[in-house]
Amino acid sequence: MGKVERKKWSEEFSEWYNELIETAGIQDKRYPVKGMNIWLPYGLKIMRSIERFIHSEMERTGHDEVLFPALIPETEFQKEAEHIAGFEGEVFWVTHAGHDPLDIRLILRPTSETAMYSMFSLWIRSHADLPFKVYQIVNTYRYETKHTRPLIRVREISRFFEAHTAHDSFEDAERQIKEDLEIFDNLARFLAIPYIISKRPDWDKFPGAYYSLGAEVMMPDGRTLQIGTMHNYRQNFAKAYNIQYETESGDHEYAHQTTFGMSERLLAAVIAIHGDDRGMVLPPTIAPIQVVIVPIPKKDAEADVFAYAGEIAEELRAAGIRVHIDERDIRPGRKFYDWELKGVPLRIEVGPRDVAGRKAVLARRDTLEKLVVGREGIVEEVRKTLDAIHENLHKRAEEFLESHIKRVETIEEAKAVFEDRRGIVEIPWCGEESCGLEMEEALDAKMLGTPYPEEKAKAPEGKKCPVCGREAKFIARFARTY
Ligand SMILES: Nc1ncnc2c1ncn2[C@@H]1O[C@H](COS(=O)(=O)NC(=O)[C@@H](N)CS)[C@@H](O)[C@H]1O
Ligand SMILES: [Zn+2]
Repeated sequence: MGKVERKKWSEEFSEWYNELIETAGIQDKRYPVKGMNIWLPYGLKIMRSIERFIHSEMERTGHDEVLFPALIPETEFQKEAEHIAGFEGEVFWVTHAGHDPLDIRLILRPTSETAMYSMFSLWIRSHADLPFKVYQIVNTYRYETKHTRPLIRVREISRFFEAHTAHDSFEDAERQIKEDLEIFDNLARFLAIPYIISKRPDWDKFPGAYYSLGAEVMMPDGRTLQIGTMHNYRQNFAKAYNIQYETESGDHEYAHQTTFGMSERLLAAVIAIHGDDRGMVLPPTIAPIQVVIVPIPKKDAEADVFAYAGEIAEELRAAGIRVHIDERDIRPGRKFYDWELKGVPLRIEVGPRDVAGRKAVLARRDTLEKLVVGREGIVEEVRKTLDAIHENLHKRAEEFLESHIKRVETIEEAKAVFEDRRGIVEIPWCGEESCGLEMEEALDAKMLGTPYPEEKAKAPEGKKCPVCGREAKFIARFARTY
């Protein structure tokens, strides 16, 4: 059994995804506020594994965890012009408490720049306080008016990761952005998720940023999902919030700042990219159950498959593997269905013949292949197979992403790509905003930006901008997005 059927996953992805969020026990969407869902135990366990990895990367790179209030006074929110312009249509307001109207209206944080930066102004006094690196994983609120979708576009972003840093120079802020990219790369590998990094065009950067980088993944329907962003703010916010420090030579400078943001979209990407028609397929790194053992008793056979299953479970647990034995009194086929839906990466089936022969059957969730292994070396076999599953998930996703990136030279070719399978189009561009916007219009797609780092963004010699005919300086990426 090789290729797994991925018809529904690929042809009716949206329906497949919405169903799976409920049936696999990730979230309950019936909460009576639009765009706000309830984390169910199984889904939350998976999200917690992702968060634990982020916390460990923050620890490794010297970020301190903080926790800010969720409410921000309008006076604080109003300080950075571009940021306000970008967010005022997206914030939820709190105007009353009890029977009393509030003298200063409050907003629910859409992200925490305007909550944090007046405090940064108090905390950061000297160059010795830099680089200053804090983060938090909190809920943030955005009045999304486009179609909301669980984990992907929600109004309460309940697992919003935001790192905020301050530096004594543009160069050190750039070093921070490089570190963010490294952290992101480690996380993407942990999730077996391939991605591309693009530098956003000026008209689509984060409100108040000098530039923004976006990390995009390819979803099964050929649209991209932005699952992370890194922003260099230069001194824009420091000037608005008076974040100054005393330099070694005694004068005062505004700090340079960066931010790095991700959310529960990371889990949406894992569910979408690795899934198949039977449901989720979880990378072993974040699977709450890595191995499910299904004992298959036969009425007349006296072999005690339950005791045998228990022994194997004990040995695997002792080796640090997350194991569950499904002892429910239902047909094995029903058990297989449930655990395949929940994406358990590896199943072990043990029947009387396996007990007698001191064997076990391993069933891989990613390829549905089965292999018989000896009882003695089972821990090593399981470990090896879990690693092979992780590798295979990453490789399969990589091939999918690669096959959805197409380099073209004309608008017509680009349109044909989108007609065929959507995906990402790379096309020469002169760098003028008007030409970029015209291509977005013509392709009915968003410009993700130019490849990052810069050296990958240059157009090959002699290429022309398909809009104005001038020499193309860059390669620009376009895609239908979430
Ligand atoms: N409505 C939403 N639902 C789920 N995730 C979202 C939503 N809006 C943004 N995100 C995720 O949150 C990440 C950070 O958001 S952001 O606006 O791009 N950047 C910031 O807010 C910066 N202050 C960095 S923390 C995005 O990359 C995206 O993956
Ligand atoms: Zn042009």
